[in-house]
Amino acid sequence: MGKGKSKVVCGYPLSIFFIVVNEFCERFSYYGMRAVLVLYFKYFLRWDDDLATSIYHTFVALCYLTPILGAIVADSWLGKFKTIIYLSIVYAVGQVAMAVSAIHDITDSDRDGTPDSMTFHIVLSMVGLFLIALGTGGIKPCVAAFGGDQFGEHQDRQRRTFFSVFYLCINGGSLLSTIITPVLRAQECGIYSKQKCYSLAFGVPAALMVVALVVFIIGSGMYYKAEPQGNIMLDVCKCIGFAIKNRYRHRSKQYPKRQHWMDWAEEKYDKLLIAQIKMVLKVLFLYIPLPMFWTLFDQKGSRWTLQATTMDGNFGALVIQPDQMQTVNPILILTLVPIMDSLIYPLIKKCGLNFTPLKRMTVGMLLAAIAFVCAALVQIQIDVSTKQLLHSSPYILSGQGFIYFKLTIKGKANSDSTTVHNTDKATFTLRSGSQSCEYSTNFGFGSSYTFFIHSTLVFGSNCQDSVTAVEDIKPNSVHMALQIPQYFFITAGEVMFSVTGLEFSYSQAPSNMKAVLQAGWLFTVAIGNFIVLIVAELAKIPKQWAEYVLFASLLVAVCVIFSIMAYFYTYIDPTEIEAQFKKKINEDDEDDKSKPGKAEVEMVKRDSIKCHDEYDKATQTKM
Ligand SMILES: CC(C)C[C@H](N)C(=O)N1CCC[C@H]1C(=O)O
Repeated sequence: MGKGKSKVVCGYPLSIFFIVVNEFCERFSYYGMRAVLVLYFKYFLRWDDDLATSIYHTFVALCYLTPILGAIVADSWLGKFKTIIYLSIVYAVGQVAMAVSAIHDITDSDRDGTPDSMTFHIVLSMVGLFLIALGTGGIKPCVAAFGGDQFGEHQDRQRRTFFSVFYLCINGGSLLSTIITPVLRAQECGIYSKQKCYSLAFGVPAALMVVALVVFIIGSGMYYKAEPQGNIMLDVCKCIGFAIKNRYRHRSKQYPKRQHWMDWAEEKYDKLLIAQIKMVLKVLFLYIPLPMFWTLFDQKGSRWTLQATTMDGNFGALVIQPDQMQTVNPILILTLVPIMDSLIYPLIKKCGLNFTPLKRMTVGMLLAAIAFVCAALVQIQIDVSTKQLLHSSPYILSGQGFIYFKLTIKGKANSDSTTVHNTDKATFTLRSGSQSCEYSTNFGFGSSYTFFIHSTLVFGSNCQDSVTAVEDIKPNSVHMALQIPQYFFITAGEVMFSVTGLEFSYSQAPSNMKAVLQAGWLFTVAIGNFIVLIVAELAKIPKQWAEYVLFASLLVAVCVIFSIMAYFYTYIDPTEIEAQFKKKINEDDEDDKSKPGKAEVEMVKRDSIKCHDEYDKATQTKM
């Protein structure tokens, strides 16, 4: 049985259907908007690459920092349900603000197709992004924890499946939106003049966020809504502060040691609260090495995409752009999560191996390290086949009656005069006044040519004989398909690390701090992002393959540390511990009523010993 008033379908509370659909729409909204954001900065707001990149990464990092705020509000004040509703409204307003900020007609009073007051568009879009960061980050830990809350005590298996489906929805939504919003952006729209349609590319994610909110509200009557238990975070901070102060005051050897430094708060604070803080601190301590995983993971969008630009994306009927390779990650998630859950994990269990969550996370980290070794091997291949400069054309041919122009081949068809985006045949028109002639040739992906046009060219005749194409840079010869193994390993790693981590954070959190621990988990993603930013600034390793190997080695080192920490971690059942504490407190209350006047100090001591016993009994399983 689930915990809410929800019907149960195939052992699952129906209420979680609304939660996973909400997550799907929300992730569509978030990743869809993110997919076109840098281009919006660059082409609509006319920012340079550096400013666009910095603001983009700051926004992403903010989205993974605000979960702390959302979690505190949810666990201490509003509860998860209300927090999700209120912050979803903030989020939707932010998305609408983005869509409106991208309507160039609003300030285009001279109707020339460009906004007249860029300040208006910049301010509105920054306000929009701030609201989105607050909304998406704020609700993220709450939605996952709220989903977990819907399951009863004996529904561990169902809850694990829920977190897998939840992850599938994240990636289903993001995959769909990263395909759709760039298409919407490429449309032309406008009242007075036609421009690239950023307003539509932001408008559809805004609409999806409204759908997410509506779906969540529809499920309202079915949810189990745990009530927040007062300002828990303030209590936690005060309790930790008191324990530290009290320990310091009793630092002399004459005072007997206590089992845990948090036990120094026993004189003033509830033992249940102390036990709950111990649970949270143990998990947070375990999180310390985790950002390194995300540091490697997040380089898909930077280093790996740059690597793809030096590769051949011609897949026959399909020409894949370097940044499109990133969609391999959500596609693989959609295939690997069901395979892991229904095949690999049960098989491992059948072999008699106890593949605990922390072991899974450790293996996930190792797989990510292997992914970077694969990336290094691909890089070595690229370096070996590195394009050599075949000619210094101008010097060889200058003064011989030629005019020349240079051309670089990037991908996809475009009529630009000096950059051709195609690997097939391209046709150029040479014009002089009203006269013209055409020249066509085949190009390879990533190649560069210098075209020499004979000064004897006669328009009207065939250009073909009057143009000489000289290959300066060879086409990319290493195929983008070679990146698939690295994507496979990083995604398999993500499934083991991230899906498990999400569930682990929920199952090991005390009931009143579920969202807080989810936020702690998301905080590791934020730190990972920051490390990428710092490394991008500082890394001065000349060989890219060596940098990949360095990251792989760092993750292996961190993984060893994590596995040692994990070995000493004992799994707990917070519900059981909390129930025992509550039972004992009730018993003591009864005792106190029957035996008034007992010495208080003695009682505190006895309680403390009992509580330790209960805590120890409930924390038995190792890594
Ligand atoms: C980058 C992909 C589109 C999404 C990724 N596989 C993923 O699910 N996540 C990356 C950070 C955590 C998680 C998410 O919640 O978005």
